[in-house]
Amino acid sequence: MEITAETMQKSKFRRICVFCGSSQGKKSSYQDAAVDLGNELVSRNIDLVYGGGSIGLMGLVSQAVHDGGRHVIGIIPKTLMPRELTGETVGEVRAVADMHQRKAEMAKHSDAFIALPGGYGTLEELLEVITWAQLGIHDKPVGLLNVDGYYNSLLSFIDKAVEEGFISPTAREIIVSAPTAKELVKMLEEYAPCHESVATKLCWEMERIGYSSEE
Ligand SMILES: CC(C)=CCNc1ncnc2c1ncn2[C@@H]1O[C@H](COP(=O)(O)O)[C@@H](O)[C@H]1O
Repeated sequence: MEITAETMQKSKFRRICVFCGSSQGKKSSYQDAAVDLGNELVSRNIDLVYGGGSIGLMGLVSQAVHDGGRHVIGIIPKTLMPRELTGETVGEVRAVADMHQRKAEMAKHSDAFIALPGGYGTLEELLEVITWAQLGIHDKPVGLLNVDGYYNSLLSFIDKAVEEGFISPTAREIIVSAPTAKELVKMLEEYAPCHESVATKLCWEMERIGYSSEE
């Protein structure tokens, strides 16, 4: 889709952090979804925060946002910076000491989070920001782009955890999921947290380890 002044929409988000695979996945629908999400951010005037580099879906989403003229911030640990490891980062590169600091920085600079299909790294990043929302460390929306039902089994598992009494029904509502970028970003724009925060005082505890929300 060509993005013109007429098709440009307003958003309450300035920057969204995207977690996604450092691989491209086997189906072209995963790659198409990464590019669609990038274009959706551009059409809503939203900048991107991601893990840096050009490999896998990470490369596709960042290239789409960069090509669309929006700002891209890649937050990458110094060890992964050599180009032969993760490729060139488009836009702004911020070097951090380690993976913990990367996650804290990605969260700090974003107004919402979206996970595309991915592997262990993506799941870990996704589950961490959900846990932080549950604890009241942030109240930023978290979206799951469930491309071709990729995350159906994760969502079923989470429903099982609710059924078995390990996740409260209101905390289940933290995860917003949709099959397309357009639907997902719209739902995130409309999201209002309804879960009880476990302890807001944990905020400053997190500040101690480097996470604080950027106002
Ligand atoms: C040394 C080496 C093989 C580097 C290439 N691999 C990577 N480069 C950059 N970020 C990564 C890499 N692997 C995992 N990540 C982090 O974990 C997420 C993707 O992991 P995964 O592919 O879903 O599991 C990304 O959002 C990123 O933050």
